This record gives sequence, structure tokens and C-alpha cells, in this order.
Amino acid sequence: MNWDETGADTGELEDERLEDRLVAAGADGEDTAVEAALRPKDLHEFVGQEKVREQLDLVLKAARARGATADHVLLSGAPGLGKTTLSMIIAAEMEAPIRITSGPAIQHAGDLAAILSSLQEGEVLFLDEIHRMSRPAEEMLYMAMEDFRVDVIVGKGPGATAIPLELPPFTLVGATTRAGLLPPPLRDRFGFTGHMEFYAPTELERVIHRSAGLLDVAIDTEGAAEIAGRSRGTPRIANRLLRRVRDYAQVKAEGRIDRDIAAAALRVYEVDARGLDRLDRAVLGALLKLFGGGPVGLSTLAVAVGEERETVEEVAEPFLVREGLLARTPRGRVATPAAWAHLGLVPPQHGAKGQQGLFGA
Ligand SMILES: Nc1ncnc2c1ncn2[C@@H]1O[C@H](COP(=O)(O)OP(=O)(O)OP(=O)(O)O)[C@@H](O)[C@H]1O
Repeated sequence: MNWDETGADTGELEDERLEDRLVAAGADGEDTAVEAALRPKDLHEFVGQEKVREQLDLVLKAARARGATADHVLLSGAPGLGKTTLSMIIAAEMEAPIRITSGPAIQHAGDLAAILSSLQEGEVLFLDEIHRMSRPAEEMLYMAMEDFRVDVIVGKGPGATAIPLELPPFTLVGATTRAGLLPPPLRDRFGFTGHMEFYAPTELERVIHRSAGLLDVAIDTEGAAEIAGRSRGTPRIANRLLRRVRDYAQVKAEGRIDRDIAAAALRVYEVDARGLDRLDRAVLGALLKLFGGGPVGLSTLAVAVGEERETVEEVAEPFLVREGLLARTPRGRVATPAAWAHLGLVPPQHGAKGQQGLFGA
């Protein structure tokens, strides 16, 4: 993680490492443009996340019935699962305008005061990556959320004065990939917290069919299933893979996507049947072929694949762990039986276990 002088996590390193990966869950430039067109516009169009959808529907309907501004909403979950989309839906359902900003963009309390003081009554303020806001801004937000008021500090040192500023009622929608990193006083000020889960393959198939319709791409059920299975439970990745498969289909198959075309296209882009890409497979391959499945230290594994330690730890490993292919143990990284099966390799016999512990951290 990268920290700047204000103590806020800039995330630059992570973004840099992720940007050229087709299976990265973060948005890239191309996504930003296309995503706007593919975003569901209301709760009915929003696929999956049944619990969050049902609960949020109640929160919004009740607020509308009371003629009140909706309670503050916290959405937590991995990148690309639909937090921004849901915040826009909240604004649309409340027939309110939306302002979008992010934690890293708010480095000074003054930045936040400027945004808050220009909100209209009932407006939705979407604050992405809320866990990356600076501490002074965070403290200002406590009062704004609770009392719709902020104290703007004018001057410095003993002569500094706090000027109270009344705010119109607004709805804060905070998004975070790590709800656990939020200080409890901030977490407690949200009236509703929704945790977004990874999507089931059948849900991603629905996302793909919907997007294919909007992009005017012909795709059959099996083609959609093939892409869904490689999308790592994430709609953003599903939409991105669909676009790459569409390119392939246009060049090779008159634009029609079926299972064979989807599989062939994703072979070209090196995304395998389980959604692993070149980096994931290099890490797993080294762990199995060079170190007999481990345990092996992270640094040794990183050198073996020619990557930075952080790249292996933060970019490749989370998905491998989630898929049950790799385990992080106190003695080092260990491959699971599923990893051997996935790469079509046979685990060494028991005798080879004498190697364990040979490989340093
Ligand atoms: N439930 C869903 N149904 C249909 N499409 C979805 C759904 N969730 C997300 N998408 C699509 O996935 C893409 C990414 O969604 P979104 O930008 O809302 O994710 P996010 O969680 O805010 O990601 P980040 O945290 O990286 O900003 C968008 O194109 C959106 O249309």
C-alpha cells in the first residue's frame, strides 16, 4: 500500500500494477466510458445481491413515503461489484441529483467543506474509497453526517475561529473495499450498511446477456456461460471479457459468440477456464514445479516469477486464495490439491515432503 504525507493511502502502486490486466477488478480508461452505457438504471435491472437490493429497496421506499432524505448508506465489497452503480440507482430512486467524489481526492478538511456546502437539499454524495480520506476530513464528516453542520476553521494558531455552517440534509453513500478499516465512529453513522458479495456464475450470465443486448452483440447461452465462468465473480470483468470476445468474434466469426468462440478468444487473451491469467498461472506454476507445492516464502516465490513481492502478494494471491488454489501459512505459501489438478500436474509422493521448509521467506 502507498501512503502520502497526509497519511492517506494513495493506492497508486496497486493501480499501476493492475492496469494492463484483463482480469483486474479495477476500472481502466476504456471501462469508464463503456460502463456508463452498461450501468443498470434501477433496482430491478440490477442483477444479484438480493439481500442488499431488498433491504435498500425498503430504506428508499420508506424515506420516499416520509418525504424525507434517505439515511446514509455504506456499501462494502471488492472493486467492480457495483457500488458506484448502486449509488447512482439510489439517487435515481430518490429522484435526487448525485455528486461523485472519492476519499483520495479529499485530502484537506477544506476540500470536503467546499463539497458539502455546495450540496442541494436531498442530494446524494457518493464518496468512493471512503477509507482513504485524510483524518481531518473524516472528523469533519462525522458532524456533517449527524447534525448536517460543519465547523469551518478560519485562521491558524490561537487566533483560529470555528465558523459553524448549516448544511442541507443529504444522503452520503460511502463505498469501501475494506469496511474493517473504517473507524467505528464513522461506521456507526451510517443508517444502512450493505455488503456486496462476489456474483454467482449464473448471475454473471445475466449481466453478460444484458450487456450484450445493449452492445448489440449476438451471444448464445453457452457463450455467456463460458465468459461468466472466467469473470472471477465480478461484473466489471465480465463486461470487459465480453468486449474482448466481441472483438475476436467480429474478426473470426461474423460477430456471433458461442462457447467455442468465447473459449478460443479467451485463450488468445490468456484467461483460462477458471479466470486465471498469465501472472496467476506463473505464480501457481512456480509454486508447483519449482517448489513441489511449498511451503515457500513469498520473496523466493516472487523472485522465481520475476515479479515484485508486492505484486505477487496483492495482485495474484488474493484470487488464488479465494479460489482455494493457494494457502498462506505461517511457514510460507502452499499449493492445495486443487492447484495441482488445475494445472494438470501430479503432486509429488509423500517421500518428497522432506523438501518442506527448505525454501526461505
Ligand atoms: N448488479 C449488476 N448488474 C449489472 N451490471 C452490473 C452490476 N454490478 C456492476 N455492474 C456493471 O459492472 C461495472 C462496474 O460496476 P461499478 O463501477 O458500479 O463497480 P464498483 O463496485 O463501483 O467498482 P469500483 O469500486 O472499482 O469503483 C459497470 O459497468 C456496471 O454496469
